[in-house]
Amino acid sequence: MNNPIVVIDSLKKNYGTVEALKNITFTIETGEIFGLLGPNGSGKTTTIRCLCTLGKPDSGKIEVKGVSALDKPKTVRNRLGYVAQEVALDKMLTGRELLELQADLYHLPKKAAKTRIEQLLSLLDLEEYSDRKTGTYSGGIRKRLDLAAGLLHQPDVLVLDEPTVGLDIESRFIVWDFLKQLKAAGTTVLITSHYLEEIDALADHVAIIDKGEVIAYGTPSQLKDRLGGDRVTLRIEEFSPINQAEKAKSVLETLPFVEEIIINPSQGNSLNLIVSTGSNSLSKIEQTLEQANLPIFSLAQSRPSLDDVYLAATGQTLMDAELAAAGSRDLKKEKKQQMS
Ligand SMILES: Nc1ncnc2c1ncn2[C@@H]1O[C@H](COP(=O)(O)OP(=O)(O)OP(=O)(O)O)[C@@H](O)[C@H]1O
Repeated sequence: MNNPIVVIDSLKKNYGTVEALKNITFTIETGEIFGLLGPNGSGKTTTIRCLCTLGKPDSGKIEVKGVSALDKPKTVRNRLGYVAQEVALDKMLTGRELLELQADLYHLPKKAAKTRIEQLLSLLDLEEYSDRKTGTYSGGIRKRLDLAAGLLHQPDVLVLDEPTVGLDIESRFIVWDFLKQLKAAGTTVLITSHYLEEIDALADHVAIIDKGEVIAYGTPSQLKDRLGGDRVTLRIEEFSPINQAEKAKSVLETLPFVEEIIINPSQGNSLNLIVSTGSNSLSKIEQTLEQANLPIFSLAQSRPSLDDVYLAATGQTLMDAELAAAGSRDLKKEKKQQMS
């Protein structure tokens, strides 16, 4: 690290008997987009609420530009812009009125606030909506207004909690583009997400957290390269009986290029294989299964993804971790709906 703007060291926090943060340590470089990735309930919101001085850790260190967030919360708060997951907007106010109110809360001088508001409305392409009541806004427009509000006082670090959750694809891309522009203009951005592709597309560095601990840290490429090998996903049937999956596993394990096989019960007992890079693995897998009289429903090879990083670190995919955390909520369906 050359020039860290945020230093978080050994953060711990309990809510009663729940250990929300067991040990969170990471640093954010000035001017980068930093991604905090983890399933629901892993501690992302608690971490950034502590950073933004909205919650106190039980122990640990938080510094922004060398200033302790615990000793000087006001100074730190001025350097941060926080955009929460759900912002309760006053539906009767127009977007412009809401920004004016927010500017007052930040004690911005009237003239400077007016210029800044116009600048942000233009930057976020919000001019045509600025005099409409926020109650009429779509999710994407509302999120752009939240971003404008978080940037009014020109913070050094913009902190965004799940900025694209629930947005359609087009609105997500607008937010992504805007964050890239912000970075180009020198603002540091901390973004939490449970969308792997979002972190992969945006983040310079990523910390993956799970159950209140950082389990992996690096650039997305470093994390993926560190894993090595290619990934093969195989389904014998759409939903294979476990004995069939076990049989496939035992015949495929004999192939010299196969490094590891995991059966994934939550994906219809699909087989996740790690194979040596460059091996002509798919045709050899097909041959081997044919000789063992096993059918193939689907077979695909890919480079490691951040999901593979998560799987390697925790033994389950991010989606499975979310399903476990959410109990009966149908997250797969929700995610599909959000992506469509
Ligand atoms: N106010 C609270 N009281 C009790 N437990 C809490 C409170 N806030 C969070 N928790 C618990 O602390 C853990 C971490 O929650 P946190 O909200 O930080 O996770 P998260 O990764 O941000 O998840 P999400 O994306 O769902 O917000 C979870 O087990 C959660 O249930």
